[in-house]
Amino acid sequence: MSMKIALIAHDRKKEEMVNFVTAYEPVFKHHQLYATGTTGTRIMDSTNLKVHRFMSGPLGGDQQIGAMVATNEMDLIIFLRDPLMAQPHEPDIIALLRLCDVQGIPVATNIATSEILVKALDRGDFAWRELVHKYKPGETE
Ligand SMILES: O=C(CO)COP(=O)(O)O
Repeated sequence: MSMKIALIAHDRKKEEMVNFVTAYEPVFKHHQLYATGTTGTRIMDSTNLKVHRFMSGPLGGDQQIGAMVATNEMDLIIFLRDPLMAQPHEPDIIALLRLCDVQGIPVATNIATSEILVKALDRGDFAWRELVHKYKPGETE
């Protein structure tokens, strides 16, 4: 089953994100991809993947992705954060991560965890999310 995956990277992590998504393009191409604005553009410029782009992070993109997490629609979040740079929208970032914990959504905030989760995704370890979608009122997929 196709999963909904959010890809987000802070500026100094964008190259790492592009390299990561390029390396796992054969896995990602089976899923529905979402991203904050600039991250999504960078990924689409470098791969053949189609990415639904939300607003840029500082303009509310994290919150838009958070809204999908709140309704339990997002299956996996890969968020390469910059731990060494203050972000103007830090409250939005914290809110997104909090909602992942509220719903129990797998979320990676660094490349090592990202690798492990994408390998798990490829192996079929996300099958339990199908049950979430199946029994969620209003969900059509
Ligand atoms: O700031 C971000 C996430 O907090 C990322 O936003 P962009 O992908 O638009 O740069």
